[in-house]
Amino acid sequence: MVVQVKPNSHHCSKAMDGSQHGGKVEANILLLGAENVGKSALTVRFLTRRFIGEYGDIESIYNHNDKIDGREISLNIWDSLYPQSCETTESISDKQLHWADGVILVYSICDRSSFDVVRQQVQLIRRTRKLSASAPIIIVGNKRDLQHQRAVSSEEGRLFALSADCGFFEISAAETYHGVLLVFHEILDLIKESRALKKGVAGIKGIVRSVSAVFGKKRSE
Ligand SMILES: Nc1nc2c(ncn2[C@@H]2O[C@H](COP(=O)(O)OP(=O)(O)OP(=O)(O)O)[C@@H](O)[C@H]2O)c(=O)[nH]1
Repeated sequence: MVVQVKPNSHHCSKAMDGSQHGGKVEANILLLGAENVGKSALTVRFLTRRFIGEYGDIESIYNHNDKIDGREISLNIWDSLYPQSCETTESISDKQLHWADGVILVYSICDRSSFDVVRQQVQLIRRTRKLSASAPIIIVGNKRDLQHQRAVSSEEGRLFALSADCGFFEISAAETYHGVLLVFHEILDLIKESRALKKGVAGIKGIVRSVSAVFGKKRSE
């Protein structure tokens, strides 16, 4: 089931707190990138398996419920609009970054300036630290079907992603559903991993606290 919600509604807050309730995995995923790179195409492909060609300039948060590997998932996907009048340094709001459990940054392999936008957006995210440090970022080079117009090599995309500690995929939302599915499954897996890690760290911290409480007491007795 897919539900479309306007970004200003209550879904915009971290109502679902990105956690896991009764085995159900819930996560907020933010799609960023320059205009015309295929953010809506990726979102619609994932939600409906279809490529419809034209998407219009709509900014929306979609809620998608599904089952992956026998486990229920509930994803909120924020398909953002790149603000035309803004400087790139203001292209992501704090609200979006606080909301997100993971970010997918999209560029078009035929548009070098869209790759530059992704590079600037990664730097902005890292610098402002509004996104949780453990939240995964995946960089996606879209429009792989347009090889004859390629302006960014796969290697350049991959190397940048590696240097920025981000995941990387090259796909064609127009040609196949499979690549798009891989991107969303990967980000979900990374979100689950980072939560498990956080829980582990919290557990260890708890043990350290208990141990030091016991030894602290003994020392003062
Ligand atoms: N050839 C090709 N065209 C694509 C692909 N993905 C999207 N497009 C086309 O690129 C154009 C822009 O796609 P959108 O999904 O609207 O891009 P967007 O990033 O959401 O654009 P904004 O709404 O302006 O932010 C549309 O004409 C799509 O049909 C792709 O993989 N291959």
